[in-house]
Amino acid sequence: MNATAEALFVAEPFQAAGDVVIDCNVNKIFYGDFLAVRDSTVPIEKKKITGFIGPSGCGKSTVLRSLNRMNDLISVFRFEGSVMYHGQDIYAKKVDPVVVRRYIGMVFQQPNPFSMSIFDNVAFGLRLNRYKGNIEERVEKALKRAALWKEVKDKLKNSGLSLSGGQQQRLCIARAIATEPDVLLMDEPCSALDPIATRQVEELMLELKENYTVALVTHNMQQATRVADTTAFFSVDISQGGRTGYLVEMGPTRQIFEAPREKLTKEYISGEFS
Ligand SMILES: Nc1ncnc2c1ncn2[C@@H]1O[C@H](COP(=O)(O)OP(=O)(O)OP(=O)(O)O)[C@@H](O)[C@H]1O
Repeated sequence: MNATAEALFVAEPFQAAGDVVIDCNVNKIFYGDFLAVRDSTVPIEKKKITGFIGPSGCGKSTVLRSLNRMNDLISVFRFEGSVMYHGQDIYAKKVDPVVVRRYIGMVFQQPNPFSMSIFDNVAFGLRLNRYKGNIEERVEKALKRAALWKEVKDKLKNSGLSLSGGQQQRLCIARAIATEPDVLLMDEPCSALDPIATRQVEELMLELKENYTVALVTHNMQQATRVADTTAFFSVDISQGGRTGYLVEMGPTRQIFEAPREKLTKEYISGEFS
């Protein structure tokens, strides 16, 4: 793609085969005057894992964090477009972002358990939401779903910080799912983990998609091929003097990796640029 063609480039819309839970249409995303992402339509399908891949700075995290208004916490952030969650625009004026995040939870790059017991970490969101049911049952269920119960059931009062990195990340996943969200956004959840812990979290993701819809940012292309049903490839457009991210193409993971439509995708997955 030459510079002019790249400047005009807008990815062909991906026609999702199944139900779309989040239909994200980015027109422009700014941080102050900086145009970080443009023209990207990213449908997130129900009970599937959608992977976001692409070189550093192409806006993967920015788009992911736009899906539950996490970026609202950044004062210079501005979103132009729409994010329809089950047909409702989460950026509509009357929508409370705290409620959005109750349905669309997030797991971050660095495991970030709170400085409190394992039990209290998982119960945190339930208490915040004034959950009236049986907290013990919900904590146990979340820890079981996060494949951590067997390892921690006898030490629930120990600090969450006493766990290994991989266990801490599974604890954070348990914390995120305890309030039973509908969608889980995962921003490079394995980047701080060793290969064994990474494998465990990947297996967990595959189990989680039976109950949840997952959107995953990953730097690791093998990880995308292992877990993502659908892959969205983003790149950086430097044609207008800035570094603006945009969606190049999106499709079933196999097609993206084995028969990409765009030359840029082919070059990226074959390691010609990073
Ligand atoms: N809080 C912020 N304020 C200003 N600019 C930001 C902010 N967060 C991100 N950016 C910029 O927006 C662009 C996209 O960043 P983002 O982190 O979304 O990319 P990414 O593809 O996830 O990158 P990486 O793979 O390196 O994590 C980058 O140029 C980055 O510097």
